[in-house]
Amino acid sequence: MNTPVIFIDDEKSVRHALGQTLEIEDYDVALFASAKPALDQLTNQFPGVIISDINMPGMDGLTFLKQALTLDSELSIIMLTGHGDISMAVEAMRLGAYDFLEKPFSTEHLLDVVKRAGEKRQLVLENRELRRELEVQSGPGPRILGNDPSIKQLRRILSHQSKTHTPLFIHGPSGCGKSLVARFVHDHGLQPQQPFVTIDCSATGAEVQLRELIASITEQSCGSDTKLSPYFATLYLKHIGQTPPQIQPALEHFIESLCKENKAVRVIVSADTDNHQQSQAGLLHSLYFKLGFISLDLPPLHKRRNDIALLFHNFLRTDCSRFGIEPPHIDARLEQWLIEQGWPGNVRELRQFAERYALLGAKALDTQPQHGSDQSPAATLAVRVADFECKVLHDALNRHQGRLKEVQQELGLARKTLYDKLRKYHIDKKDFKA
Ligand SMILES: Nc1ncnc2c1ncn2[C@@H]1O[C@H](COP(=O)(O)OP(=O)(O)OP(=O)(O)O)[C@@H](O)[C@H]1O
Repeated sequence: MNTPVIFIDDEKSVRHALGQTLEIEDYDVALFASAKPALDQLTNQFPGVIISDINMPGMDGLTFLKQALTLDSELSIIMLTGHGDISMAVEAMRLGAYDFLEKPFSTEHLLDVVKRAGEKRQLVLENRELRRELEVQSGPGPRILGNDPSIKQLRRILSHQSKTHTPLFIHGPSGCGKSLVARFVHDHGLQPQQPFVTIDCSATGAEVQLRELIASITEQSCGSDTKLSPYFATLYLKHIGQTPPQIQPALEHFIESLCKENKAVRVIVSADTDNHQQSQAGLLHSLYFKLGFISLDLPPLHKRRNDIALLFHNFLRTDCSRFGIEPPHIDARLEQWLIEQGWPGNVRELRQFAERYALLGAKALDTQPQHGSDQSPAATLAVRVADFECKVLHDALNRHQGRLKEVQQELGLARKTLYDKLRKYHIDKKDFKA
């Protein structure tokens, strides 16, 4: 995403000249002739830079500065002062402006100040995000490990969602961490001490279990009216797409009532599908579209290969301390071998392998089924090429710590092509900043 810049100046010619200069440098510029409408657009999430003239009719620059900083005291605001207007500049800095520019100023100087102000603002927002994530991650209960952008994004969403009752729909193949996410949400939720109930809708006897659950918390009151009295804080229904068809209508009605009437309960469902397939199945369709579940995606492990070594090291350490043994040395060749495996059983399979490795050392390699380095048995050429392209982009972004100009040069891509590809693979350059 290009850095947004809000530029306020009542002089049309200045506005347009500076607007163009900033646009050429890839900023997303919004021009304002007065301060009030610019203030109306600002929020404490604004990710860019604000440049404002001081002397303007209506709301003057200093008043704008004060009001904007009450929204967020860490906004990056640059003030433009008249020649020799030192007292104004000093006052602006005292109030909390990021910097000031004395007219007339050179284009280089302007661009330099805007660049630094943008970087500072990004740092402020990243730190806030990290603090929020850390608060959630450092609490009791399981941790969701991984540095892949998809996992970072998941943790970011959960850090916002954990203290709500919004129903969640988790997608991802078997063993990729759906149950872990459900448990994590409960443990960091509003009532972690209350029960967490899981029902596997694909298991034998799921129909009986579901009917019993519905009956146990449904109280008949006057006439045909019913009331739900749940004894749990979280209901996790896994493999929801495989619910026996005969109970699907009752279950759908039950979930709808739980979500709508009972704000103290969180419903989490999961399915081994990617969310593009949902619309084909009736129950999934209703949950996703009618009931407004928030959708969370967990990619298979072969799509986040950079996390394999990290997960393996963590599992191995935990297992070794559980068994009371020293963790064995892991060399680069073993790490490479781990990264090249297909892991069709995803994180669960890797975890089981780590446990065997803790006990058997290198002999564990002989027990590992050979899936080859294929992404999945059914991966088409297009999928493999896309996976490879995505990995090349990740590697380059990692090397250049998210600096797009350098990535563009290394890969010989036009700017727009690079942006298109980042969008296509949902890659955010912010995830690679050092
Ligand atoms: N990101 C992660 N960090 C740490 N552990 C993980 C992570 N993802 C998965 N695991 C571990 O991998 C194992 C399998 O995960 P989990 O049971 O949550 O998968 P699932 O998607 O619910 O599988 P299924 O659909 O087969 O029930 C668990 O032991 C879980 O703790």
